[in-house]
Amino acid sequence: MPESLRKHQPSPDAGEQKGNAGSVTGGQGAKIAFLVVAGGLGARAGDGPAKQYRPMMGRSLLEHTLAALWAGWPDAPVQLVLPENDLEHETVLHRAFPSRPLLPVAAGGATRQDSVRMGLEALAAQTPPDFVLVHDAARPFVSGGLIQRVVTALQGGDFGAIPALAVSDTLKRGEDGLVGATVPRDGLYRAQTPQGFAFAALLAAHRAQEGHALTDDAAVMEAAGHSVRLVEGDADNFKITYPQDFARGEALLAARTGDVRTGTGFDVHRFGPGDHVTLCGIKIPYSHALMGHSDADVALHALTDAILAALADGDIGSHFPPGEADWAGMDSAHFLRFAAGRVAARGGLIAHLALTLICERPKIGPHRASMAARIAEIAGIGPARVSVQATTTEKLGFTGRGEGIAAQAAATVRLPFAVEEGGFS
Ligand SMILES: Nc1ccn([C@@H]2O[C@H](COP(=O)(O)OP(=O)(O)OP(=O)(O)O)[C@@H](O)[C@H]2O)c(=O)n1
Ligand SMILES: C[C@](O)(CO)[C@H](O)COP(=O)(O)O
Repeated sequence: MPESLRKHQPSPDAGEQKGNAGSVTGGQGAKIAFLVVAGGLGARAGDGPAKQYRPMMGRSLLEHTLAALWAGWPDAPVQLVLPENDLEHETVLHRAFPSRPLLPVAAGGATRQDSVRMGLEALAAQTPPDFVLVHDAARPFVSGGLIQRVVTALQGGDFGAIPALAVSDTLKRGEDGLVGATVPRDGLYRAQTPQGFAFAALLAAHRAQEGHALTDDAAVMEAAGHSVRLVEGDADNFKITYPQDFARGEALLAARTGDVRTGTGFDVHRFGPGDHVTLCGIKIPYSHALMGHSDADVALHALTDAILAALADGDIGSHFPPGEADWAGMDSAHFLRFAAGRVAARGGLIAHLALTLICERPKIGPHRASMAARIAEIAGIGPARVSVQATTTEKLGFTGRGEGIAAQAAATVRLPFAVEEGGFS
């Protein structure tokens, strides 16, 4: 039997030899890693930042894609490839996914093929898996079921497997704006990602095919003489390529997260001795400090409670009991990030955060924009989705007497409908 047609048998200890600590097993002992290519310019998507950084419903395309991969495979290491001049974006992703196994990013190349090869070399140098699933950062709607179909084919012994959709339109070859010919569509498929391969075979194929201008990894394997299996793709797993694809993506996200919930939060902290207050994660010079077990950031506490309320998921005190030494003096960004992470873990999105600070002093107006920007950064949403307002109580009550600051917040959260919660019944 030619080597190219022989089925792949992952060696029971493959990877262990080179310290395969990061990979998860895909069953039958084989270890799996994702290689996500985000090294392109996104030229066809129009002006602005490269498409992988552009927001869809307040979250970047790249973050949507990583969240979708990790939703079904939370322990699978991801080797990410970023544009060479933008490697520092890695820190943004570590903040957005603090508990996920993101390997040190690799720099991409001039073409997708170059970027994949550079990602494979990075994986080979640190955590070579048995199977690698190469995925476009520009396909944020990848589903767990589709990934499983690819993995199942690899577990069955295939060297490579790709999701694909049979072409359903009649195909024409164009010639100078006219139909030159009608092309039979029988046996034609549209290739998607993630494309899964035996790692060593794909690495060898990419090394051998460098510079051959191949647009997907199956083509690289085919050129190297390997057979690649077709598994069922998914129409929703389309690639964001043109400007109008963002609108299609947002419509799909809206349909998938139609369970819209609101929550409110309220908090108060008293003034004590000190020379600044911390509000919305920003230090503001003042004649007093706010007293509390943590950094007493009354604003971030109210926002954290609002999000937890929208999730019906307890409150800040139930997750971070005030008596516990761990939270003494804590930066309250940690609490808000935690609440935002609970939304993401349920496949949801934070649609809006609204905050009202209630105090006579310090004056909030000069800090309003930087406060909103910091809240947005911590929560991982766009700044246009955060509102910061302030009011006094006309010198009435404890805030009017300058004894402390109160904050109230509202959060709007979009979640997927969860069957086990009984829908609206
Ligand atoms: N040099 C490149 C080119 C592409 N990609 C990645 O490959 C995926 C699919 O490519 P495509 O949709 O063509 O992205 P771009 O090359 O960025 O788009 P364009 O061709 O419109 O510039 C994207 O996630 C893209 O970031 C990459 O990592 N390195
Ligand atoms: C890999 C791919 O997404 C499969 O459809 C596609 O080949 C990428 O092609 P592009 O030329 O980079 O858009």
